[in-house]
Amino acid sequence: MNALVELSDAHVVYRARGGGVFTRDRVYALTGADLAVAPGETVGVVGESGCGKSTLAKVLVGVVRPTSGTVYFKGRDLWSLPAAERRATVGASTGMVFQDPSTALNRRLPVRQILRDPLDVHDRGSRAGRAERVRELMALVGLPRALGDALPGQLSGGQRQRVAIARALALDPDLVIADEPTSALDVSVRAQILNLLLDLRERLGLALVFVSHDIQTVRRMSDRVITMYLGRIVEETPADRVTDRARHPYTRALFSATPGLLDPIDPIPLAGPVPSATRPPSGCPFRTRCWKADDRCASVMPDFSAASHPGHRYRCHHPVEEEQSTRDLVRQSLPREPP
Ligand SMILES: Nc1ncnc2c1ncn2[C@@H]1O[C@H](COP(=O)(O)OP(=O)(O)OP(=O)(O)O)[C@@H](O)[C@H]1O
Repeated sequence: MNALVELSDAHVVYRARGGGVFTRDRVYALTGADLAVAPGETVGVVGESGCGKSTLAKVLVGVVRPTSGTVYFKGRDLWSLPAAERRATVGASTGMVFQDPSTALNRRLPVRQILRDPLDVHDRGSRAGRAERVRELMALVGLPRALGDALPGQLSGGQRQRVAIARALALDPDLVIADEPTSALDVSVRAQILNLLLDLRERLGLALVFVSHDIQTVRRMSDRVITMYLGRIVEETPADRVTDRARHPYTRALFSATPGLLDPIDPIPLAGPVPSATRPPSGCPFRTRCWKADDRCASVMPDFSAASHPGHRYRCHHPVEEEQSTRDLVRQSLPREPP
């Protein structure tokens, strides 16, 4: 099936924040990303803070322009289109749901107007048609009609996120990016919002890119899981294999650290924090924290290797054996006592 959106060797380099206009420090937020998202599929993105998950998501929907590389949206080279055409193409086909609905929604507008806005901007339908679409959207996300006149500040966190989701769906997109959609919500409403997203995905046939720190949720929501480390996609795994069949040591370490495994274990220990994205390590960026790293890892970034299972690929010189248990890896990776 043709990809809805496809990145080819996409890089994003930002000027470091807080360094002033003359700073020469650069942040390597995304490096050499190749990724295709097919219609109707859910791609989960995991990785520690600052690994480039949001940047990847923003590049996919044309919010951030890659410093180099190509974004094909429905087969068209997005950044070679005239600006108005690019905005119309992406704007009408994608929606974004962010972490914090209280900052993502205009506090001065009633719900009805927030939902009408995208229809007005893209000149969709008649006046009556737009009013009808707003009613439809509210019903779709389970918001009572009476809340149409409410301001965001009068709603609960869960209701606000429902408004944000309805707004993302206003133009009937093919692709929705959900960037940490539940992390600002009370635990009690998280499951409701996740179930709503799953339900909408089924009913509307949406492709979903789901970014989250909560990697067990990513696993549950996704068809495929992308692991990012310091701006690189280091593994792509079918979601049902990610906990115990992932081949990249970093993916295994991430998933070992989450509660909810049937047979709880101590997590695989990683040495120190993620290095700065301003000066990523040479070779494989994960090598400074990896218990398997050797000289080759310090000099050569591994290419993608295909695992035996279709749809599974990883970048590692010393991949974990397919059958190796995470429990065994925990033992291997523990710091050794000095002799
Ligand atoms: N506009 C920007 N200007 C400069 N640096 C930026 C900008 N946006 C992001 N960065 C930096 O780029 C790197 C990747 O950021 P990004 O937000 O994509 O990571 P992330 O994995 O989504 O992190 P988090 O989980 O904390 O949201 C980080 O080092 C971040 O500080």
